[in-house]
Amino acid sequence: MTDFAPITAHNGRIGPGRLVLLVGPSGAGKDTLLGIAKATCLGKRDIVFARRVITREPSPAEDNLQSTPEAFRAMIAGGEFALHWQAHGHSYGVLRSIDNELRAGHTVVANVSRTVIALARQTYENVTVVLVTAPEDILANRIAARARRSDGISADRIGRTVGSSADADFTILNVASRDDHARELVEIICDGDSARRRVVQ
Ligand SMILES: Nc1ncnc2c1ncn2[C@@H]1O[C@H](COP(=O)(O)OP(=O)(O)OP(=O)(O)O)[C@@H](O)[C@H]1O
Ligand SMILES: O=P(O)(O)OC[C@H]1O[C@H](OP(=O)(O)O)[C@H](O)[C@@H]1O
Repeated sequence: MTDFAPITAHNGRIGPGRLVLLVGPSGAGKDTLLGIAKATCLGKRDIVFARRVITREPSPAEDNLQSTPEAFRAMIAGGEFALHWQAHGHSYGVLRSIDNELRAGHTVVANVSRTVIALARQTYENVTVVLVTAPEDILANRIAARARRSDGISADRIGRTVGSSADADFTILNVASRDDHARELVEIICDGDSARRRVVQ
């Protein structure tokens, strides 16, 4: 990561790099597709996959940094997050260092909450939102099969509705092969604006 840019945005939104935000309900497969896409993009120095700080333990499908609630609050107070949110009884944040990557013209890919889309669009010049989703029965089966200790009551996760699918530039209905859908995600990450607003399924 580079470290030459100021910490806060001054005149206007932060860019020119593209911020690709993966959003969608719990169990839809965001981390799964991100993991495959990250491996595919390995070696592309202009594409950065942001690690999240979360107040829960990491899981095999993701590469987050674990924090305590106290340390997380201190990081918010210190302005260390570009975006942060609460969900499922946990706190989540994407580090401010992504701003430098975007200023350097790189593409940054991050898994975030649907609740931060509006703020991200206000803060960043070039935002692409990718909704990863699946029907509720599939979400329920996947969350049950994943059996992640920190998931808590899975019905609460499935019942959580936030935002609208209209906020998304792309929708991946992740019901077929994960490799095929990850390829679609890589296309979106790499091709930028060439294919706007479509449903991939
Ligand atoms: N295309 C797919 N086909 C079958 N299973 C899948 C597919 N994509 C993901 N899964 C499985 O679904 C489960 C949930 O996926 P994952 O943890 O990536 O979801 P998520 O959207 O990141 O969820 P959360 O927001 O709760 O972290 C995992 O066990 C994963 O292996
Ligand atoms: O429902 P909304 O707010 O869109 O998403 C909230 C959060 O829920 C999931 O958390 P976890 O990784 O399963 O703990 C997502 O990764 C996201 O960060």
